[in-house]
Amino acid sequence: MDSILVRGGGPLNGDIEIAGAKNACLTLMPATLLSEEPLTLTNAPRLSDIKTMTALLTSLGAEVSSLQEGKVQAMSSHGDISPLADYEIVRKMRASNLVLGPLLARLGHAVVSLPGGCAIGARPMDLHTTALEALGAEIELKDGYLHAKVKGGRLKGAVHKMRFPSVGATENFLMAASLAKGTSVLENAAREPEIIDLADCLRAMGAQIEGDGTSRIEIQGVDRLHGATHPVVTDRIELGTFMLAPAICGGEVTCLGGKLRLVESFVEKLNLAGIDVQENARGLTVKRTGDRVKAVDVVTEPFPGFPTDLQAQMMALLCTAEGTSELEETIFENRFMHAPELIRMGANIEVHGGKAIVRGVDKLKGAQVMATDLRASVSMILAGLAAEGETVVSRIYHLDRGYEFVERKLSGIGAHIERIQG
Ligand SMILES: CC(=O)N[C@H]1[C@@H](OP(=O)(O)OP(=O)(O)OC[C@H]2O[C@@H](n3ccc(=O)[nH]c3=O)[C@H](O)[C@@H]2O)O[C@H](CO)[C@@H](O)[C@@H]1O
Ligand SMILES: C=C(OP(=O)(O)O)C(=O)O
Repeated sequence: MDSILVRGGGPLNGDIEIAGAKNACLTLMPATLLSEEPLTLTNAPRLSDIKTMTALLTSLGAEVSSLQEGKVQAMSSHGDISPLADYEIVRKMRASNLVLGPLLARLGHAVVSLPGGCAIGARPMDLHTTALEALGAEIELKDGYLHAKVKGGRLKGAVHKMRFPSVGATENFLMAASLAKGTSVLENAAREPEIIDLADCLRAMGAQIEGDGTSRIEIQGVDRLHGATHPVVTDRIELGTFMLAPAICGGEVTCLGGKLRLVESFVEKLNLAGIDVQENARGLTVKRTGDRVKAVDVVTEPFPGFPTDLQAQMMALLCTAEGTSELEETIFENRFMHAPELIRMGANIEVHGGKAIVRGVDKLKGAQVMATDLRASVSMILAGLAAEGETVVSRIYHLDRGYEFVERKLSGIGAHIERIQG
């Protein structure tokens, strides 16, 4: 298995290109099942998760081709579509559950394997199933699969309020309701930029959606959707991750294509830590103002709050801050798996349930560490960039799910990082 070797060193300077969002692309791709006409996504990220979604859609009967070295995903679901999303593919990636809504809308029935738990928490499917049941689906769990069917074959518009603004359940509801009969309203909907991106794409396909980006989304169902070409929104998590590189190591880096509106609550915390962020025509330019960052407290929340997907990377920054920081994780019940690995590197962290106390140390030291999930793995790379000596991060297949060419991108701003084939 490959690993990543990082040599800690001086400041980082230059430009780094930010890719299209994994989490947007993973919901935009299943939207192809809603139409018989082609859907083309530009600015797609080159990631293993996109290959997994390609395999899943292909297994369902869609045609998917990657053009321009994977930056464009061209898809067509004009032929027969199968209702069965098999365990062997679905188990690899939580986001596979995003075919459930489109399959129900297209075929009136679907059999989708439960994605299963993963390192960061249990991640049940109840918010997805109750949202789709509100639209008239009947769903039962048999042999590890969700068996869903729609009485009469077509979903019916309904008003539904979620007990929590789940990103995935909002996306499944949006896609399903776009082809339902009548008007649907989703209350307490998720407000993430990836939801707006999905709504933009569905509108380009002919859907009638209003209110995306707020907690009340209204969808007027249409009889059919047509083809479209849609650019995938910038990846705010990759953006935030690379903004932390000069914050941790010093220097000045411009994250090309970065937009403040995607990372406002994160930037608020960076500013408090002593990091300067300026928006300009090329993107976001990030610079550390002092020798050492200052401690800050962080609580993860649904958008527009501080994103859980940047918590591990923020922890890496705070390990060498002046003072004590408290990080509270409210979205996932088990998302501090990076803490013991950062402790191997000399960090002073105590975890008490959903809270982590980070007492800043002067320096981290390179060590052998293991990636436990996607954002944990990149947090160790960031920590390694600032540490004395060498850090080797193993189990990096997690990293390849969410970061394209990470070694190439970080080397481009002066980092000493290489992949060791293993
Ligand atoms: C592909 C994708 O877009 N992934 C993102 C998406 O995941 P995902 O869509 O899976 O995250 P959700 O917003 O659904 O999950 C948030 C919380 O709700 C709980 N929950 C969720 C669904 C459900 O049916 N029942 C339930 O209890 C989860 O266990 C979790 O505690 O949003 C998360 C929260 O911002 C991000 O960390 C993920 O990177
Ligand atoms: C948790 C993440 O992704 P997923 O929902 O695909 O597991 C993530 O991107 O950090």
